Amino acid sequence: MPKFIRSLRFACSGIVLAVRSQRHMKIHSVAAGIVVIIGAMLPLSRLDWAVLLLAIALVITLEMVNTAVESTVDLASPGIHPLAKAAKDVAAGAVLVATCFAVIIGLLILGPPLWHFIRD
Ligand SMILES: Nc1ncnc2c1ncn2[C@@H]1O[C@H](COP(=O)(O)OP(=O)(O)OP(=O)(O)O)[C@@H](O)[C@H]1O
Repeated sequence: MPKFIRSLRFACSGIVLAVRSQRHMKIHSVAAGIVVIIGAMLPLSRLDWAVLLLAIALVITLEMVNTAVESTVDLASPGIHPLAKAAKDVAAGAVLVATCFAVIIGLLILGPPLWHFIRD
């Protein structure tokens, strides 16, 4: 099997593993699906879609990086250690920052057309 295809398979199994094992990944995926469905019902521009999809991608990729950090820390430091705590907390904080901004982006882009859609 070509090396590229092999790497692609490992990367895909990483995505499946993250979605299956992480509750937060499931929540982010469902939220992303809801945003896409609502967006499809509204007259959004290509730029709106690009920004929305970028925000979704940022949250999901950061959640996956957070999962990778957690696994690495658990492997390297099974016991309690302040550096292990710092690594996990900072990685989780990165997800939180991205999620907060994604919510703001979602409200800015979907809010006004959704309001018109509901009102009309
Ligand atoms: N080895 C450790 N040393 C010190 N503190 C730790 C350690 N492992 C975890 N913690 C603390 O416990 C918190 C929760 O860690 P845990 O590994 O349970 O992640 P989690 O909350 O289950 O994440 P997720 O829900 O995304 O899987 C961390 O954010 C960190 O503050």
